[in-house]
Amino acid sequence: MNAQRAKIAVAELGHRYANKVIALKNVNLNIRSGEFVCLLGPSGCGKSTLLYALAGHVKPTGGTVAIDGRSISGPAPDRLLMFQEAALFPWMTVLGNLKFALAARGVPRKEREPRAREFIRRVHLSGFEDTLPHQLSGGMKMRASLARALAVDSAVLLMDEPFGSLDAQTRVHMQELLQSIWLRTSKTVVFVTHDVHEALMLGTRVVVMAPRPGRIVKDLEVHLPMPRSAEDARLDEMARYLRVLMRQVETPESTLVPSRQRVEKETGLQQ
Ligand SMILES: Nc1ncnc2c1ncn2[C@@H]1O[C@H](COP(=O)(O)OP(=O)(O)OP(=O)(O)O)[C@@H](O)[C@H]1O
Repeated sequence: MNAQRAKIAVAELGHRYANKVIALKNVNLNIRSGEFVCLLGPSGCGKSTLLYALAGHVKPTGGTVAIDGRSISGPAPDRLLMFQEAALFPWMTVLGNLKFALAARGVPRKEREPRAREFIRRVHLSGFEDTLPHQLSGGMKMRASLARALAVDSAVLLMDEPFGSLDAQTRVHMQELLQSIWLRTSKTVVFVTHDVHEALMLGTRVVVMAPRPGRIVKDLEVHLPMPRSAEDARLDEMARYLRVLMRQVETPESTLVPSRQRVEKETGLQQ
């Protein structure tokens, strides 16, 4: 796909933090409108840095990010960043949190409440409109956060391991919920995860990154129908492939150094 037709076009992106860590190097990525792209990779490979550069919160030291063909220069309402923490205002009810976000986006006063209630319903939190965040479970807080993200209706959702802190069962429910809502909207999603299975259950595309320096090593289209089944043999096969790739990028030395040299290096002994 060429960059002009991409919803998100990342060209030769590089980022070097003040401590000289090269978090991103020569990253090129074009994302079509409506794609669900999972950024997968071990800790420290630059997934969050790339996501924050797309959000406009990190100003890259090289290259460009364009949305709809226009270079970005900072955060804007067309992109919404969502984190692992639900980040709800603790003194506001669920409804209050959504209405506040809608007000901040300039939604007219009389539209705020019906829209907030509609999205609370979509994430199955009806009945908890007047509840304060501390009275909700972790999964419910995340659903409220998802409702808020969807209600403000940004064209691009940028999600940084949003379900990383949830227990396994709640995580599966959240994945199903996000996917069912995504299937009904035309949102473009970029979703950061460490988890191969999560990436394959959700992504129309899985982009694998490697560390030191942070870069893209594989861009895999996932042509499996949705909703996906964890038992699908093709998904299993892709998961095996991606796990091997992940192991390789986590320990690049071990794949590059011949075994005898590796033994010598690890034991300090000459054979
Ligand atoms: N604010 C910062 N200042 C200096 N170095 C940073 C900063 N943020 C990240 N880094 C470094 O940049 C590299 C990429 O970090 P980043 O958080 O983007 O990776 P990641 O793949 O998202 O990791 P994780 O999965 O652990 O969140 C790492 O080496 C990290 O230590």
